[in-house]
Amino acid sequence: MSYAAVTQFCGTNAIAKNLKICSELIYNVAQRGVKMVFFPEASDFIGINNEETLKLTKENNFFVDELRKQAINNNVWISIGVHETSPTPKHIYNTHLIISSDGEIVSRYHKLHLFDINIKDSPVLLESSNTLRGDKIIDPVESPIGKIGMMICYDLRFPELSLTLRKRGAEVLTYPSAFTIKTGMAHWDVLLRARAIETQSYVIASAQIGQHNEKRASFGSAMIIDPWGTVLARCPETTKPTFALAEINLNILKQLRINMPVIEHRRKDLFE
Ligand SMILES: O=C(O)CNC(=O)[C@H](CS)NC(=O)CCC(=O)C(=O)O
Repeated sequence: MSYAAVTQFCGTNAIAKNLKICSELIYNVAQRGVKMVFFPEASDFIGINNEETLKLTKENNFFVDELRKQAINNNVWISIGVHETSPTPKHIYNTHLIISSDGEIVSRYHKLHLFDINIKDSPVLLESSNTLRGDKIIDPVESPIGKIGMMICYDLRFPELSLTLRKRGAEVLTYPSAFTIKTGMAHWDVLLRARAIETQSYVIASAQIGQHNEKRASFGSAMIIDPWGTVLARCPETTKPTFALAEINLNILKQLRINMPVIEHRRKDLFE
């Protein structure tokens, strides 16, 4: 039996403080025999503005190295969202890393879909103003809990991506996130459960929660969903760092995919 932990916390622009939160969560879940722990998008920091995000991305030379040590010390795999420098000096990458229990970065994904929106009663966000989008789908990664399909946050709205990962063998879809309050209230649960049901995969969605700074707040509600669409575990409604655990049972997944082979029923003759 393999257990996974999904986490939720309120990140700020204080990298060392966010690191301490992540380290304590790693220790706590490892004590419970968890094989892999999932952290939110932008776990290294949430910047106050584009300038600060660029500056912190360039300065930060310890966050990921320290997590790699924690992975070894606690014998646990880690999925985490961080910022990385990109080929263009004014833009960063919104990155999702998977770190093995040997401390190796076994996979790296750059967010494909950028969140450029202007909706009523919600802050205007223009992610493309400081972020370079990725241009590659990353093949699912072997891990102790199954084959992981890597995505980030807003990617959740593009089912082509999760379906492609499923066709390439994904068993667990991951969405490290920092959803806005307004879109989270309306869409978060529905989209996550839909992605689990239509791909017949586990979905693990870690989440930032609470007020990060004067301008930014996140919805939270980090959760683990099974391939039937049942929410197995959900972090509580608090801005304190929390985690929730669930068993990832690939036998259940395999049986469901045999009994209800939706992938084979797709009208490939009609759709591309
Ligand atoms: O800015 C950072 O450092 C971290 N990145 C984020 O928080 C990103 C881009 S602003 N947020 C989302 O994608 C929210 C998506 C969302 O809320 C939705 O799809 O409804």
